[in-house]
Amino acid sequence: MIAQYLQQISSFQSTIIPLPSSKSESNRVLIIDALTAGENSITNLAEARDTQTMIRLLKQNPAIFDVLDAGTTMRFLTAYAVVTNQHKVMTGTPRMCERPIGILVDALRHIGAEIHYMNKEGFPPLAIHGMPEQVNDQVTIRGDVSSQYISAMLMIAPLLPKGLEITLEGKVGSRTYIEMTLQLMKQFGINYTWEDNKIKIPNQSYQPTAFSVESDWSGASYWFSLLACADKGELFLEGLKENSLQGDSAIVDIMDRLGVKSEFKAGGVKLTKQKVKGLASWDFTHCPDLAQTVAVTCAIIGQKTTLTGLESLRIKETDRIYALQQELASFNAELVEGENEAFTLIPSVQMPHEVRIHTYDDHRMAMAFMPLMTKTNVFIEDPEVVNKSYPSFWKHVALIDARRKTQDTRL
Ligand SMILES: O=C(O)C1=C[C@@H](OP(=O)(O)O)[C@@H](O)[C@H](O)C1
Ligand SMILES: C=C(OP(=O)(O)O)C(=O)O
Repeated sequence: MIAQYLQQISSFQSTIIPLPSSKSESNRVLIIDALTAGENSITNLAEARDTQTMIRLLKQNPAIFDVLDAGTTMRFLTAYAVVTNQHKVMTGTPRMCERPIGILVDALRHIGAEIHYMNKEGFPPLAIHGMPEQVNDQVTIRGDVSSQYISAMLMIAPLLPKGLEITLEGKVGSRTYIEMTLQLMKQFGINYTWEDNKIKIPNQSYQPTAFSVESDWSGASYWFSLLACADKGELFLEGLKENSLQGDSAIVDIMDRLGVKSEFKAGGVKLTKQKVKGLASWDFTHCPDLAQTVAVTCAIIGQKTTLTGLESLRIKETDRIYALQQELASFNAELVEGENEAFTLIPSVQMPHEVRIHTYDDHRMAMAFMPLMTKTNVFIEDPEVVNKSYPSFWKHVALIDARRKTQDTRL
């Protein structure tokens, strides 16, 4: 088993981290670009495998769209194949074929798509046979499983001859991602209304636009966490903006309570250490990808806390609640399920001399546990798992190490 070895380092000098671009923004603008009847100018697309897979599939247009383990690529391309009236097989890794897609398929069938399940009802692989005609211009979609179904429907809506009115049903999770989709569509010239739980998009054309993808706030969260856990250090995260389309910029507020001060400067954000104010609880309903980062940070720095809004974590790259519980236990921390879907994070009472982290085919498991290196020696299994969203992650971790070696030599 290949593992990334991280030798303990409790403090580091000021380091610049050249963050990767957002895969969520990238995968949206790629779909919008493919649906625009004209030339867009899109720069800074993500190096993430999820985005590179989207680029390759759109360019080569094979009969089988194998998205590997990319959720957005699966959901967005499914709707794209329908609105462009193509015949496609949609498939992915074995885990992707366990991640539900029935809500999106039902919504697409309701407006006139012909889609068949090739294996298990409600899950990929799918056989898509296009959409001969639009039969409905209103659809109701439940919002508590994945916002990606809603984003997928929104992006194709302007191309539908009758337009589309989407009614969001029940609790809506990951709302910030729906907002990101709509704000991006607006930047590409689309008019819409969103009143109460109804989003209305008339038939219209995407307008050719120049767009540059922002750095990835989800990827940035691991560096906030590293600094929160370190005794001393300073980081500059490149390419982040104060007014971001990404809901994971909530990490600024969370980490303000966990000992990291953020200052927005030209070209990025400067992180410095400050006194821990305390985090009694946090609701991750609208920023689920931050849950692992925050759980691990609290476990390391001794912050007992309550985490809510974790329901969607069970159907992501792995069951992230189970994976967190297992790996937190390896350094004597706990994530205990209580009533009303609230989880109590009980921090580590004793840090072992060495910790080995399993990553469960989940990039965020590998990256979230990296800050353990501030307290002990760490082995992270299957380190290449980070390629899904952040291929240069270990190279960036080495930037911290390189500084330390320079410092050590001088001592
Ligand atoms: O639309 C997006 O870009 C995403 C939405 C979220 O998924 P859910 O809507 O399934 O929570 C998030 O977890 C995922 O990493 C990216
Ligand atoms: C859940 C994630 O991605 P996706 O759902 O797009 O596979 C993620 O990146 O954490």
